[in-house]
Amino acid sequence: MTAEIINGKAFAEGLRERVAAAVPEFHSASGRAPGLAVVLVGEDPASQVYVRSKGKATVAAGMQSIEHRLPPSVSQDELIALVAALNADDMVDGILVQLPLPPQIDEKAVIAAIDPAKDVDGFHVVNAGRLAVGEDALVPCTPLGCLMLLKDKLGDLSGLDAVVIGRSNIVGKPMAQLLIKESCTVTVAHSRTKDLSDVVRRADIVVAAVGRPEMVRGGWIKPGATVIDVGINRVPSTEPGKTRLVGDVAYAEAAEVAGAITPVPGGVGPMTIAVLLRNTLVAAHARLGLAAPEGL
Ligand SMILES: Nc1nc2c(c(=O)[nH]1)N[C@@H](CN(C=O)c1ccc(C(=O)N[C@@H](CCC(=O)O)C(=O)O)cc1)CN2
Repeated sequence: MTAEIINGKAFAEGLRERVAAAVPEFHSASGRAPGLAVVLVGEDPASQVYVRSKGKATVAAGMQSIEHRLPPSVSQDELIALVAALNADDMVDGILVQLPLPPQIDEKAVIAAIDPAKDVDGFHVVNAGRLAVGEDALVPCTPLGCLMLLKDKLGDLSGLDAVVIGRSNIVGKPMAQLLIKESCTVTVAHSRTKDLSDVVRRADIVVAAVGRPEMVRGGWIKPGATVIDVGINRVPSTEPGKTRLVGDVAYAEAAEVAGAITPVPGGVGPMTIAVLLRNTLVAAHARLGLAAPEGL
């Protein structure tokens, strides 16, 4: 079997267009554009690229982008004071603090300082709790993007066996919650899971989010399964001095067995920013007591 390639880049472009198409209605109702504030601390090269892309995508969708760049030496109190100012700013509907943060800053304390109504990353415990009990929540962008790709490919997910490899608060745990909500039978596997290959082999849906290059082998995949690869790992390329991106799944092997698979790059990655725009528009509507736009 050769798997169908799930084109996350194309799906993400469509979502971004749908968000952009819904912005004018919000503008008419509120007299302003939805606003997204992104805070970057330090000079991590990858984070700089992601923050620049977020700003560009926000503007392209007709929203207001507010960018704050803080030096790597900034204190936790200074960062939390900025978050408090953004919480109080009525023009700001979404707040995102780009991760990772420098070591002197406690990520949890910063996330806890964000108003849950503006937490477009969906990382605040209030949003994590709401998701866990099945209430309306702002949901982390990457797992929500994975779910959108799965539903687009498979339709109804109920009754399917899903394995999520990785138990991070940002991807693994919310992914499991979303799949439970879709009535999947969900196993969360991690570094201590015994016989991981056997666990994966039982799954109709495999979501790999461990951050270990090509750890999931083709022989672990059940024939016809749908494989969602969240990993973005930079490894040395065969050309000296160059690197290339690989996922957490050995793509060529897995594509021989799976029914459908996301590539890296061009699979899950582009969904993260598209869903961020979607969450910002949803948060903007909710803050004004407006119903969320349909089809997002
Ligand atoms: N506050 C947050 N910090 C971080 C998040 C997040 O969701 N919120 N996620 C990641 C980084 N990230 C967005 O911030 C992100 C990662 C990857 C991509 C993407 O489009 N990847 C491309 C490949 C890009 C490349 O060539 O390097 C792909 O997979 O096709 C977008 C956004 C950590 N921090």
